[in-house]
Amino acid sequence: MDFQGTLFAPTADETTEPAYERIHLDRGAWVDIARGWLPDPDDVFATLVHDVPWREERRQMYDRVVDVPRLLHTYGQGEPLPHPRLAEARGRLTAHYLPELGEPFVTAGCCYYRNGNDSVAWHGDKIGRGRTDDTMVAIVSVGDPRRLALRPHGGGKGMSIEMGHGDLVVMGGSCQRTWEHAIPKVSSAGPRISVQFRPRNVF
Ligand SMILES: O=C(O)CCC(=O)C(=O)O
Ligand SMILES: [Fe+2]
Repeated sequence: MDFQGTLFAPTADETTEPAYERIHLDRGAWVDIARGWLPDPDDVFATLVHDVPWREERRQMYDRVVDVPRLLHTYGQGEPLPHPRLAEARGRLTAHYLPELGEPFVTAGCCYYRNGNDSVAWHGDKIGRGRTDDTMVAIVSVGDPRRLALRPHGGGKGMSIEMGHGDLVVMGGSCQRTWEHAIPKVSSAGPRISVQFRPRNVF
């Protein structure tokens, strides 16, 4: 079996998992950060820019529909992902978190922030089970760094995490219902794409 083990052993960069650093927020929420987590981020970024069928997001707000300044596309459960590193990433996340999460990551939501003016306002991912249950949302970021801001729902001291090229940030525990997150506008930034992996029925 030694022979087979050697034959099918993953290459060095795939065996060495980068460190995951957990930060406990209050109210049962936490975030994990793993810097430089995604291999080949340049290639992933270039492929996503060209191959994802991006569309503008429109959101119903009260009596009017407003544009949310960023481009979107979601790959649903079972749909092929646009880059093999993303399929691999979903598998790595499921393998790493399965003991704690108890289910796989299945969907991949993609967001394209074209410049510093693209953003997403304060929200929790609370459509679906995130409203009531502990869950996880794993974000892989490629392109220019942007700040993921976090604050307790209803007010209190917040924090923020700079998400760089190839970094992973996972929001877990009660984070979607007890905290809010946002990607604030900045005076200047180049393009950035985030891919959010979520379990079934979390949006
Ligand atoms: O772009 C990001 O990193 C976060 C996006 C996000 O929070 C969302 O789409 O729900
Ligand atoms: Fe979100």
